[in-house]
Amino acid sequence: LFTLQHISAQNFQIQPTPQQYVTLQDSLEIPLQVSLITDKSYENLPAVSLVENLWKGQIKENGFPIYLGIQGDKLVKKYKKNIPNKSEGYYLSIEKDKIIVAGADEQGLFYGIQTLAQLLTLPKLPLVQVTDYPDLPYRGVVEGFYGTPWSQDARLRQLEFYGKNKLNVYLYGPKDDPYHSTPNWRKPYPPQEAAQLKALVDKAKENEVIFYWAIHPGQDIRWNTEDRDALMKKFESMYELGVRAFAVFFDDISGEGTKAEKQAELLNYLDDNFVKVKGDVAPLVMCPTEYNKSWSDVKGGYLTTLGDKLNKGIQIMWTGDRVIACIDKPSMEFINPLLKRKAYIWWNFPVSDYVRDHLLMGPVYGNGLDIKDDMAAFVSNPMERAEASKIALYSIADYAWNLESYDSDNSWKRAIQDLMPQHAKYLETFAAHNSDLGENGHGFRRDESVALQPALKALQESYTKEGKIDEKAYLEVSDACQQIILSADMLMASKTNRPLIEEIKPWLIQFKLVGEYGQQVLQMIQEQATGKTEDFKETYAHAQALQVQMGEVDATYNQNPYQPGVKSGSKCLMPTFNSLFEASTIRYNQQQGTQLDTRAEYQPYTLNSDVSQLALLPVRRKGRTGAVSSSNEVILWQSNGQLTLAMDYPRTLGNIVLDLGTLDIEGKFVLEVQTADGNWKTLELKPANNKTLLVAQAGSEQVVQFRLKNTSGTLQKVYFKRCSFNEL
Ligand SMILES: CCCCCN1[C@H](CO)[C@@H](O)[C@@H](O)[C@@H]1CC(=O)NC
Repeated sequence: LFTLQHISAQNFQIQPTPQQYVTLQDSLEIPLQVSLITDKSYENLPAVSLVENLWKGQIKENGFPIYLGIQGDKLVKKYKKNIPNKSEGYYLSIEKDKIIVAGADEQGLFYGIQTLAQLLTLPKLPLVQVTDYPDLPYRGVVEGFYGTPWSQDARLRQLEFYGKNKLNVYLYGPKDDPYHSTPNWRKPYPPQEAAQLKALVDKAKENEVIFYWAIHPGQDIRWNTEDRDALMKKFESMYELGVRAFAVFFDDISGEGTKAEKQAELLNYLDDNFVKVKGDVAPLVMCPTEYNKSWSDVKGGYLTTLGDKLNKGIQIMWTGDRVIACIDKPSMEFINPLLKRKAYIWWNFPVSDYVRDHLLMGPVYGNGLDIKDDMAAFVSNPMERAEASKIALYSIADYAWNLESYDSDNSWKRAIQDLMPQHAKYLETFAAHNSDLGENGHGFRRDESVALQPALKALQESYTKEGKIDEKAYLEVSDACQQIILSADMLMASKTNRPLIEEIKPWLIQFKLVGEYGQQVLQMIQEQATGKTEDFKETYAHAQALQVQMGEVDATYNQNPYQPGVKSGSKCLMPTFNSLFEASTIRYNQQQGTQLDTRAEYQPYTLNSDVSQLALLPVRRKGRTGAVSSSNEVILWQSNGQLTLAMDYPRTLGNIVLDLGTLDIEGKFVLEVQTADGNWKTLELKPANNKTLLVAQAGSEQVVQFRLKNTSGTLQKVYFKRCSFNEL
């Protein structure tokens, strides 16, 4: 019999490997019929229901015996010394003639069976004894992001996933749920939402997950008994729905609600008059307003006030040194003394509500492996795409169960295998190139295209510097492009895990185009380097056609108001392909004396102006909105001077918004559009508010270009604060 101590949430390091194991004679055929030997009082335990689900309908009197017990039962008394005395710990023994699962507590028993369930995916059961337990007492997810809250189905699937991966906490706190936050936090949920929440509470219980309902009152809370009682009343209504764990979030607020003394007073009141009175409610969790080091002013006393005044049993959340940051020993050594308790980590990954055009599908790495005794909890704030978040959540479960044994890359591969067993290779290809966030305000970045980086770099350097092709790198990148196209196609057509495919479909479409674009660019450098000038022109045109398509995908899907669009391969693949596109076109132009446009980024809008200070302003397209970069100078706009915005083909525009920083512009400038039939018509410039903003409706006809002209007869000194428009 092999014995294993403290394995991981999903990976039992059995040497030899589990697969090799089952060829050895000392393994056990998976029993087709089992009989459950357990204390009568356990029949409704999630652990028992789990065994019944594993052997659907095959639980018989004289089946293979499975003993289920909890420390203290006489049934497992003789295994007393094997059961770890750590909460949620378990002892699992698979023997020739019986299986024993003994939990330190109810959750441990459940987890022992989850490990058994994992072993049941092997062809045979290894004869093994496992003694296991988690490093951290609370491990899980806070649904705390901005954006579309998860759907009911997505949440039900999440809770099942948490049970399988030994995550034991789910904090319900979607910022955009109006009953969680201002203004309706005081109101009870309407019947339909209430019923859905009750179903979630039940599902959580089945999976030994503590369902925390969080409230976010800080933006408009008044520090008086009326609001305090309103909060108590809301908690009471959630308690009636079955909620037995509560949180109060004071993050991302301003004003009165940010006062530490008041927050502490309210929390202590809830603790003393609700949590302690009920007796069956988990410890309160609170999220402070200063929830990360970069936002905290230690001398200001906010954190120390909470640390000093908050009842000791109340947990205090923390996101680390910055809003988005990995957690390490120094971070914990900073915060724990101030809070006078172990911080309850809220890790802002894989949340992407500040980089909504990117998917974060890469490995979970960067958190300390030496901080298991410094954290009260580790919960992840995920993406609004629930299924796509599971790659990261799987590894967070792995990490939080056993920090020291955590191996980021191995875990990432197993997470992908777990999500799509039939298409793991393809999903791994996709995930490897869709992992970085792109430039963002928090400065948080991730690795991307790690395995392909050396070849991309070698190819780019050899060609851009000497115009030579590094053959080895060329072949590697060429193969990678094939793999990208194959992976995208196979995943889009997948019959398994459709919820995941539906979520990431826009990115799969984009990913395939990236692969095809890469192929054309490779051909361009090959043709240019070997002087195949005839073919180059068509390959160049094909690459441009793919740029247009990528631009259209980016302007069509995921059009949220923050970071609209669909970015794929944005850290390594696209920059390399664009650089090779430009370099080969420049070389081609030099060789052939041609003037092919070398810009790789597809631009449907072109600015022309005879006002010198405007002529070179860049035009940006973000989703379906086009905008000329604003200028901070005073613009000397000569009489009859004009600014023109031309479309690559006729497009239907919505509003054209202008702001020249001065009032009564409408009397001095004229805005006209030229429609597809060639006619010009003047648009009415309407002041949008009592300031200098002007809006014009472009009308339903397709527009080829629009132009703003100084018709005042004299030079105008204006500011160029805004010139934007949107496509319908
Ligand atoms: C103004 C900065 C807001 C930072 C907000 N972070 C997340 C990242 O975008 C967002 O999901 C929001 O819920 C969360 C707030 C937070 O980190 N609380 C501990």
